[in-house]
Amino acid sequence: MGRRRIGVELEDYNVSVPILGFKKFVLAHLVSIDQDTYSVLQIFKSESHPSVYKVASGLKEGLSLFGILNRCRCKWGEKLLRLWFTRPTQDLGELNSRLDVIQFFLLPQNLEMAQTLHRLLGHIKNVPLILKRMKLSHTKVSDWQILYKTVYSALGLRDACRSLPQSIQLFRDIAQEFSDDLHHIARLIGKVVDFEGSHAANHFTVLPNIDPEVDEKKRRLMGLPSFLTEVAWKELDNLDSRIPSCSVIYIPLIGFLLSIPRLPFMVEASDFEIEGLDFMFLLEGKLHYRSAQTKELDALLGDLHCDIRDQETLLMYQLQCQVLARAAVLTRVLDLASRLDVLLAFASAARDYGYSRPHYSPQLLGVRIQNGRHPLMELCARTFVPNSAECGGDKGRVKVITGPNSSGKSIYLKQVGLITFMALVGSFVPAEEAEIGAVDAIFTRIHSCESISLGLSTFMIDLNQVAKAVNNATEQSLVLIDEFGKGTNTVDGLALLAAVLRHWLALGPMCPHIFVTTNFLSLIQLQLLPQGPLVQYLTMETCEDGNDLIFFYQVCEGVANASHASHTAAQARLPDKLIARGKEVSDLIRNGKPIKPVKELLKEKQMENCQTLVDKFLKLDLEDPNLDLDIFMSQEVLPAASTIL
Ligand SMILES: Nc1ncnc2c1ncn2[C@@H]1O[C@H](COP(=O)(O)OP(=O)(O)OP(=O)(O)O)[C@@H](O)[C@H]1O
Repeated sequence: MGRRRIGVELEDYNVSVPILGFKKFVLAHLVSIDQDTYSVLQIFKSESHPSVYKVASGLKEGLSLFGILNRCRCKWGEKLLRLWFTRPTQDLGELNSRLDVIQFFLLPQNLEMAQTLHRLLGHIKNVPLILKRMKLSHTKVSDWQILYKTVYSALGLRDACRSLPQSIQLFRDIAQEFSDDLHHIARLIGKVVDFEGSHAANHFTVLPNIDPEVDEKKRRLMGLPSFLTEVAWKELDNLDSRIPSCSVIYIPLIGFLLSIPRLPFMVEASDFEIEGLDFMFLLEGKLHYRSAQTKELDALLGDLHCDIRDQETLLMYQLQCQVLARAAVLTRVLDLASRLDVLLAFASAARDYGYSRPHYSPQLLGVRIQNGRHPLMELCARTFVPNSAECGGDKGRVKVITGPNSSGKSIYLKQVGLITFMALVGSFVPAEEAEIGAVDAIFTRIHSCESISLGLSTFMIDLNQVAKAVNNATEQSLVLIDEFGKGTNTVDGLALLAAVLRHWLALGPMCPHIFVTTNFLSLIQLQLLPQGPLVQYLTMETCEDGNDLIFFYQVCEGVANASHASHTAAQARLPDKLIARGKEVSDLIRNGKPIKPVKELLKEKQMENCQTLVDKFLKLDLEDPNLDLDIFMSQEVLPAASTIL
């Protein structure tokens, strides 16, 4: 605080930031989620901005949960949404108060009100910055206008909220806490600031009837041009007859001057002297003088322009002080308006995507989700198959999910994490029903592309993440592991995965809620996990139709019998020959038989090469006088030998 010099920016350097008190910020209700989880669950996703003009920030939000829920109208709403996302909570009072507001706006009869409030929120601007500028007396003309609009919109919000059920805390707070100070500020600004005049003059000007002295001076300033013409006529009578014209001008800070065109005979500086006049300067072909008349005008009218500005600045300062004295209400406006903004954004997303209200049961461990959906995938897939998830109770703590590649295991895993996360930030969730128990953390080990940026091997990242979960997860934590152990030798990877799961299972009732997907079918076939109620095996439903494999993306109890890797390979357009060979080898290994070399393939190629060489010999014209048999032998025959023999 000392280094940033908050609040003492203008003070001497030896004045330090005054510390007025200490407040405690308790992390008790916070749900811990690490950076990797935010990234793999696509809660946030920053992408580089395609516009070259955005090089400064350079980032924009990609397809992410934050991106689809962020329908905030004001910057402060967006900031608060980000804050809520970084601080999921277990505070049920807070979560339910958020959900109450969303539920209210989801009722069809309240849609119009939601739209009205949404519109008003668009005018709530960056008041703290303006207040900061006011404190430093750097207020700009546009600041007054923004403040005026913000205050009026806040009053609009207050009036609207007064007509809404006061049983909902946010409406009650807005109705009560948007006090009459707002009216006072709006009235003051509206009465004092001349917005049009300020814009035209590019500085703060006040409306008439605020200060009679300023009004009088402005009147005089307005009448000045015709008055000065009169004075100029009088001056011209006293001048040399060769001078055809003159004018009296007013320059702020310098005063009134007599301006005469430079005539051809006025060559040297000495030619500029005119009796009775004091030469001041030559500018753009005109000579400027002070005369007795202009001096009289100076004394009479003075620096009218500057006087008016000084007085208006003083009035602005007074206005600033009055606004700052009531600034507390503006801070409260921002707090409550941004909260309303976020909840309206949640309600709008919930309406569009068909989300439902989650229920919190602190006595329940784990989560129960009925027909849940992945909030991002459901927007991309033509038809999305909902799936339920239940952990804790008699449904076991460790879910081992197997299934062919691309059958939807990772999506299922992520959707459990995302629905839980959404419930913990107080949003409606993409599920028919969701019951969220006490969850103190979400740990994940799901692959992403970060290994390049981190400079760590994929396996090392895997291990770091799993170690974090093993060392920190409690019986209230949710752990999502997607194919851990793939990054190393199969046997070692499988052994590590089994060891980690056995460690957790040994904790009994203290075991976290774990969802783990794996392609290591040996984990089940070799019975590497202890049998018992803590483990439940799930698989993704599929059906074989000849060579085709049909995915139903439906989770059911059971174990996958094969990985169907060849099917996935065929979809990825790997050559048929390769796939067939892969299948052959895999069958041989599985049946414990030795792997034979691909003789047929080799022979086929050999035959092809021989045929090519024979063709070359047959095409050879021995009668051709240009034929050089040495070259033919060294360039055509010998290189082919290695592929034939
Ligand atoms: N519930 C669903 N409804 C509709 N489509 C789905 C569903 N789940 C997954 N998919 C589709 O299946 C694709 C593959 O899903 P996912 O990545 O979860 O498979 P996976 O089993 O984890 O594969 P791998 O084992 O290769 O990692 C998704 O990109 C999506 O298009």
